[in-house]
Amino acid sequence: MKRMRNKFDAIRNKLNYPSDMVNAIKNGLDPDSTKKDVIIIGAGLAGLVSGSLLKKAGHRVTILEANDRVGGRVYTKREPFSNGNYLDFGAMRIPDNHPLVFEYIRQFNLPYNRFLNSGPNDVIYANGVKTTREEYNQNPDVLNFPLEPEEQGKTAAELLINAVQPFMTLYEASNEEERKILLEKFDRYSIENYLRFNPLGPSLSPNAIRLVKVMLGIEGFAELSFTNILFDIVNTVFNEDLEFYEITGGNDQLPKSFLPELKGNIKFNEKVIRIISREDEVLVLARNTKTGEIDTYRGDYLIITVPFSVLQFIEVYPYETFSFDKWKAIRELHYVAATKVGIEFKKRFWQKEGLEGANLITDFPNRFIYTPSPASPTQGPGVVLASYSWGDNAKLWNALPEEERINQALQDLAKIHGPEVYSEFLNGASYSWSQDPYSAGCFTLFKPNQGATYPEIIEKPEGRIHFAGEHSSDFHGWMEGAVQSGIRAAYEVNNRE
Ligand SMILES: Cc1cc2nc3c(=O)[nH]c(=O)nc-3n(C[C@H](O)[C@H](O)[C@H](O)COP(=O)(O)OP(=O)(O)OC[C@H]3O[C@@H](n4cnc5c(N)ncnc54)[C@H](O)[C@@H]3O)c2cc1C
Ligand SMILES: O=C(O)C(=O)Cc1ccccc1
Repeated sequence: MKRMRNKFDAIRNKLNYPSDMVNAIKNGLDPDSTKKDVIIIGAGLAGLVSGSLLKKAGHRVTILEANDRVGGRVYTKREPFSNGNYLDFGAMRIPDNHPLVFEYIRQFNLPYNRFLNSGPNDVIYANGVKTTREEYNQNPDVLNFPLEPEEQGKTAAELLINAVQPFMTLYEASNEEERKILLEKFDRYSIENYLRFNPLGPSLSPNAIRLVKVMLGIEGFAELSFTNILFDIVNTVFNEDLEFYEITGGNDQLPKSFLPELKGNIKFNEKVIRIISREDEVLVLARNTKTGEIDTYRGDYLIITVPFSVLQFIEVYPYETFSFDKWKAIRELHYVAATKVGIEFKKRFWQKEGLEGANLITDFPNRFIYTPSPASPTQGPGVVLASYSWGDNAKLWNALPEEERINQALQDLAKIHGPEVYSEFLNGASYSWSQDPYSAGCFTLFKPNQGATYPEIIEKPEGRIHFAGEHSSDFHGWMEGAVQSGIRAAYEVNNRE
């Protein structure tokens, strides 16, 4: 949920988004504060950003990372692909309304190109019907969903916008206080229930809701928060007014760009297993995943950036270090599953179908398919995101071993492109984020009745311990959220006496 920060935040000892935070990236934090020993758990974007800002401000920073790489859920795989090909199995697109990520891209002088989210030739294959986005937009009934008369002739986007527009009109006309009340009032709704029993306007029939779920990919988590999904997916991923980009050569260049500054501060393969909070210090114990040895680190302050899902594996002494509400949030925060299957083909056969930079939508296990959006016209082998699924749709793939996942994804691609996918097949790889030991999921989305209270609870420091990570931000599931939270946590620690 986008918790609106008001203009007095900067006075109330917080940085407002985005201007103060872009300024912090450009000019750093106030270097005059007392120098502190700061431990940061996690070398994902949140940990790297907070570590970089605190080191620049003169603090002594130690970043403990369980994995052997930086980036966390920014994960570009180059193996087993050929010819310098790769696939972003984590973060893949950056909307042009995410100024913090772009400020770092500019600071590190990283190349970037358009990420084409959709095109007129996109194939839609749902309810046994194969059509194109252009044809579907002209005649939505082509998919044969059994809709009510008043719903016929409308696309999923039109049905959804009609249903959420009364809420958005109210929200946009409200001031800060009114928005808070509105978000509290609608916090009880899942997106499924809002659309089914819409208190503000036209409810949708169950079959129209199915159409919306299939076309927006939310079939796998429609039981989650209406407002969180509205702001984090509907108004972003499916916002046709936005343009999306990707870092040319792989998004992992963003976290890797912090290495020259921080490589001496990062301890890799150090999986934190225990936190001991004391009156004047914090002790952090980590098991080295290579040697099995337990290493102990001491700090004045600690920033935890790991997802609350896997934070449950870390012991905290004493238990009372965290408030009741913090423990409740750690235990109850939901992490959406996501699975990606990437397949490399000898030739870019999709080009002759006019499907370069295309998003294909299906209701079979592949769900969403994306062909590459190359920075420049490219021939030769290419990697297709053959399957990208969320929630229950993603967990389905956990039932298959790697080779069967690739075969299943290829079989579904053949339904669209024909049997040449088999002769053009070169190799493939998959990644299930719900099976990742260091995230146990893809990103946070609130359940109903969490959005109004959890943001403050998740973000709130506990004694000497601060919290960052996309789950503690206004942008769940986005790199922007990780960066925003990393800046906030660094600012909090820098300002402590
Ligand atoms: C499939 C997928 C698609 C996505 N698509 C997009 C997108 O298109 N655009 C976008 O902007 N964002 C996208 N995101 C979200 C984005 O990747 C995340 O919001 C962001 O990377 C989170 O950064 P973080 O620092 O909060 O957490 P993480 O990146 O998870 O970093 C946490 C770090 O902590 C480490 N860790 C965990 N447990 C321990 C432990 N016990 N001890 C030590 N270290 C530990 C982990 O290894 C990890 O490095 C996507 C994410 C996924 C998974
Ligand atoms: O763009 C994507 O693929 C993401 O994962 C971003 C996102 C964030 C929150 C909900 C769904 C998707």
